[in-house]
Parts: sequence; structure tokens; C-alpha cells
Amino acid sequence: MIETLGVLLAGGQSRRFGSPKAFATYKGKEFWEYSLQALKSSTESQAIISHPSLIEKFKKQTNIKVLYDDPIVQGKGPLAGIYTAMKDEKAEWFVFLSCDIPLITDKVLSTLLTYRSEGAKIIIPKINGELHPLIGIYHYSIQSVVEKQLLNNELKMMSLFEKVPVYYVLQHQLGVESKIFSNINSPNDYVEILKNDKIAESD
Ligand SMILES: Nc1nc2c(ncn2[C@@H]2O[C@H](COP(=O)(O)OP(=O)(O)OP(=O)(O)O)[C@@H](O)[C@H]2O)c(=O)[nH]1
Repeated sequence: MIETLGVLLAGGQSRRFGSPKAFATYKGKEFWEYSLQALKSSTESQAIISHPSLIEKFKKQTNIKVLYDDPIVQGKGPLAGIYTAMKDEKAEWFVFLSCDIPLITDKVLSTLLTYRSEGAKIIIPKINGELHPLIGIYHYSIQSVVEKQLLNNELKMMSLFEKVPVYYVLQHQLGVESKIFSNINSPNDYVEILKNDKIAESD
């Protein structure tokens, strides 16, 4: 069994964004490429879990294994992707990353991984009081808890954190700027991130 598998979660519907947000571009690269790069730099092997309609598009652009959510849990959100990865792949630790955080860096992931010895089953950032469950390290042993939650249609990540030990890593422990955690949900978020870049360039 490998120790770390990096999993890019890209199986969402992008309803708020209006088109598959993984393929939106930022500084000449698509969003998903930033997440995959961070995973490649910090984990032993990687996989993408996406939606059946996007799989061919990913396959044209990368040699990384592309899977889709187990039909039993399809449409149930990120927890379905987490479950599918744990069911189909073998690793001691799964590093999950969403596809809509183009400012993410591998430093965040490699620092989160250093807290594996703290005894928790999940390690996620808590930045200015806000949790980031989809920039997280999850131990394979929680698979049955995730499965039970999905079967009960309890789809909130927060419910999972009430059931297994979680280690929250704070911003000062990560030593990065909070903007790195910005996720793009809507066209407005996208405009905002592009606007902030223009301001930074003109300073
Ligand atoms: N594998 C998988 N990933 C998902 C699923 N739902 C969301 N994600 C991923 O989880 C991350 C956060 O997704 P959200 O923005 O909450 O959901 P979304 O469906 O992409 O977008 P909305 O339709 O606007 O809610 C993104 O990387 C999504 O691709 C799912 O059902 N399966």
C-alpha cells in the first residue's frame, strides 16, 4: 500500500459558476492544473475523480488515472468523491483537493502532511475560523464512517468531523497567506480574483 495518494475532486456540477469550473483559466493554466500540480509535488501517486461527462476531456490532457463517483453515491457531493477514492484505491493517507482553488500551493499540502503523527484521522486547515475540508488529509480507516454517512444521506462534511478525530492546522502553522484558500464558486468570485491580480500587477 502506498503512503499518500493525491486525489483531485472534480466531479461537481458547477451550477453557480455556470460551466465546468475546473477548466476555467487563470494565468494561462486551467484551475484543475494548479490543484494537480500541488498534489504531484506532495504525494506519491495521484488520481482525478470527476463526472462521467468530463472524463474524456481530462483524459485528453493528462495521463493521470481518471475515475468517476461510484454510481451508488453519484450526485452526493464531495463526500461521494472521498468515498469512491477510498473504495477504489489503496493508500494509507488520501490527500483531497478541490479543483477550484487556483492559488493553492504544494507548501500547504506538505505542511498538512507533517501533522499525520498527531493521532487524528483527518487534517484540514482552519483559516480565520473557517474550515477547508477539501484541502485535506484523510486516513483510509474512516471509509466505513463515510459510507454510513452517505447511506444516511448525511452529506455535510461537518457531520464527518463530529465522528472522527480531526486536527485543525492554523494559518500561522502553515505560514501562507489566507488568499491561497480562496475558492471560486461563482462568476463573481472569478472576476474578483482576476481583478485582484490586475491591482497587484499595477502596484
Ligand atoms: N467527485 C466529486 N466531486 C465533487 C462532487 N461535488 C462537488 N465536487 C467537487 O468538490 C469541490 C467543491 O465543489 P462545490 O463548489 O461545492 O460544488 P459544485 O457542484 O462543483 O458546484 P455547485 O454546483 O455550484 O455547488 C469541487 O472540486 C467539485 O468538483 C461530487 O459529487 N463528486
